[in-house]
Amino acid sequence: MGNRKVFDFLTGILRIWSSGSRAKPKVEFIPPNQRSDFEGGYGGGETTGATKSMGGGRGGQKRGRTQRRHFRQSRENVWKYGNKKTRAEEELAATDSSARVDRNPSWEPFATQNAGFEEYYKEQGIVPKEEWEEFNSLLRKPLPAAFRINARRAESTKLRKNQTLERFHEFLKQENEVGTITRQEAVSMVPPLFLDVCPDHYILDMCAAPGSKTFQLLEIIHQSVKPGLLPNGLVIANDVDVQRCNLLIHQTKRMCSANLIVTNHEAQYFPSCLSVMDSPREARGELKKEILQFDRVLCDVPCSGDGTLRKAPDIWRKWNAGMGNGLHRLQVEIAMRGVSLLKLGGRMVYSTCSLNPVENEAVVSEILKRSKGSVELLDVSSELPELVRRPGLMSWKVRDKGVWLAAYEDVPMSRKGVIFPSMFPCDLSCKENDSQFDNLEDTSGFESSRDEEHYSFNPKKHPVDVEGSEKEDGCRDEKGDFNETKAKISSFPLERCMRILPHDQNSGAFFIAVLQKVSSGVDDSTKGILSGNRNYKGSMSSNEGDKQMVRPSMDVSQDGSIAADETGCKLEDEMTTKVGIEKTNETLQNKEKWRGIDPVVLFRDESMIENIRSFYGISDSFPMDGHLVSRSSDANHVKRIYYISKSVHDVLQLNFKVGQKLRIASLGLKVFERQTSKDVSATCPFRLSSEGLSLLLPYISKQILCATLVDFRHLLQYRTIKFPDFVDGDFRDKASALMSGCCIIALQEGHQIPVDSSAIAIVCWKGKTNLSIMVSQLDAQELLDRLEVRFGKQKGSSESSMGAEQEAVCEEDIGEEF
Ligand SMILES: C[S@@+](CC[C@H](N)C(=O)[O-])C[C@H]1O[C@@H](n2cnc3c(N)ncnc32)[C@H](O)[C@@H]1O
Repeated sequence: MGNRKVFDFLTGILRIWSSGSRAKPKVEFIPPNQRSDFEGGYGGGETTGATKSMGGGRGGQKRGRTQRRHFRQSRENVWKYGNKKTRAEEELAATDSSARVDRNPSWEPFATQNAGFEEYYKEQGIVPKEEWEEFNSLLRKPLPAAFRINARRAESTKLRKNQTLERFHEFLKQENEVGTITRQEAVSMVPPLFLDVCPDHYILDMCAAPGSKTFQLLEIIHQSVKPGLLPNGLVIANDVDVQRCNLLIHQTKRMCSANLIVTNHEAQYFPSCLSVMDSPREARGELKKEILQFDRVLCDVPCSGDGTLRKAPDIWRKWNAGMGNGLHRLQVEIAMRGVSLLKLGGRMVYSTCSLNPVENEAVVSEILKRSKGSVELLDVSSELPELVRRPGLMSWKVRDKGVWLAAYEDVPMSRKGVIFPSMFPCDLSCKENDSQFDNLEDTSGFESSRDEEHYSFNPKKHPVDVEGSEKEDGCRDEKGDFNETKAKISSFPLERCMRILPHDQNSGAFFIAVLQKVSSGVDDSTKGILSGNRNYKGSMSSNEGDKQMVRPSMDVSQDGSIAADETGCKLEDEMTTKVGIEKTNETLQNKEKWRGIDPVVLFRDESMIENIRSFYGISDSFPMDGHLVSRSSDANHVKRIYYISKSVHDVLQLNFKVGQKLRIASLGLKVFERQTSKDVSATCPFRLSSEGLSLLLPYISKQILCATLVDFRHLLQYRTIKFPDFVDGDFRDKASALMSGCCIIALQEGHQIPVDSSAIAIVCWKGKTNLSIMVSQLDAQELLDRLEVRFGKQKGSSESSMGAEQEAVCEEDIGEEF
């Protein structure tokens, strides 16, 4: 495949080739360790630049950099210290002057060989033999940079029209900062596209950090609703890692969405929220049931990440077959939990950035087996036809301690604690209950593939049990000895899975399977678990678990509703009878449960809400009641107020009813912050937050002014301007007549108020004699740069609305947009 500058096999993906001989665009290739966009394994996912809304946010940049630094530091710098020497080599070099220790901190080549990797994937038949060289050599080439354009933002149309690559790099960086474009590996954008998302959907992103796919999902649910309105759906983005959750929160802030909840759970134990109300007002004798289930579930699980070798070349050195084996069990558990949280008819995408069938087809096979027909693996070959993909494997083997295993029967007793039946293809001989994960040793650590001590493998012991296998080879053990055992062929239609290979479209590798829940009664990997019970060892098979599930424990929430404390969706769907109520002291429970997490409290201070509404002239058509939350139970000390969509509100209410099972790290969109100014003349104690501006703008009629481009630029440059110093006389008068306190200055053609949500606007402070911006210096500079990129220096034709003085003062400021 030749080099191309722009690659858009998916609508909305702009891709810039950084490798290639001709017409190299001005986009520098950033070594992977210096980027924050590594995805894969435990450190997976892309990140993008700092999170800021147009007007910037105080301290936002600082926080972002710290988080990104932390993220980077957790990864080894293989570029800087490529071919890293062992301690012994270092010592030798230090004593032997003839030995050269290259301390050059600049780029060095690094190891891109791993015999085990090559042997493994050749044996698995991951690519046809004749393609191996092409596949293998491309894995050693840097990955082209890719960006996704956010169709929701007005700037995105201009992006496509932009004919010049001049200052392109700067331009991309800035647009990335504000969320117009997102740097993300092209193949990583594919799983959300197969989710077939609508704005009304409730979506669960089970392993979401650092949030590139969450961002994409938010884009999709927001893009088809009118500006200023919110979609009916929501995204719950979950990740187990607190620090990565923070990164996720930071990344998704750029989307400025009120339809997002970020939770912090082990995905395999993601809590059920089921409330059963026995209210006389309801139909007599019937229970009103509310349950949190999802139309769409994205299960982008932790994986070995060998599909990201091109951007994370340190994997070459670390890779061994044990990595995939060690993650299989967790992947199945997470996926099964995802299935159980899926609505009937709902879609789930299971994806990894790994090539390994043990992490991919084997997991999908186990989902199908355990769900006993209630989940279907969809044939999506007609969806996204531009995407080149390979069918899933029907047959594979497991490698453990340097030995190839074709069937579970080959596994010696001593290894049955780490190698499970579910890792092998499931043919018609598979028994239902042969994948027992409970009471097994923890295998999550990566292990060496060299240790053969557990095996005295007899290849003749297990005859070929499948006819018609396409594989010509049998298995070879570590010593290269040939054994004739052939892998089974799966009885599930795993060819419907998709494997994206790097050499098909010069990308990274990805695996995707699209599943649909076609009937209820799905078995749940976490059955028997009380929600949030982290001590439970997930059982994949116990029928005992089923029986236990029929008797969920119930607790009573403060408002008297009943919370069923269970997780099985089978039970949830089938439960029609009343269950005994045990009273519990829920407040005490919750204090214990979510220690360290601020409570989520509905902000219902009516006089304060009225004060805010009247100070900013917020239209009654903007609903506030039930949409404002804080993270402080002390109403007098609320520092920040967040806006939540109705969908988020509904989930929150349900969460209250069930005893706050959801560990909510963040939710909604910050709209108001308690102002810290000592200016006592300010009558409203809450200022507007930059993040929430785009939502509120169309509804605000007071404390808002439109400035000319020149005055707007001056404000950003000088930060504080005395009223007489404004160029536009009309603006000068109106600004000095504002009430003291927070105000908004916007740029909009025609200067009409209210302005629309796409207008550029910043939060300012009106003092006695001047106007100051409430935007950090860095953010102000970035906004100035953006204005320059956006409006350029060319003379426009529609500058009339900006006022005559502007022309005289600053001719180059005339922008095409006005
Ligand atoms: C491949 S990354 C996800 C990338 C993400 N979907 C994106 O597009 O940015 C896998 C994530 O799973 C998280 N993770 C690992 N174990 C988990 C578990 N048991 N429950 C939830 N998340 C988990 C990791 O912290 C990591 O952020």
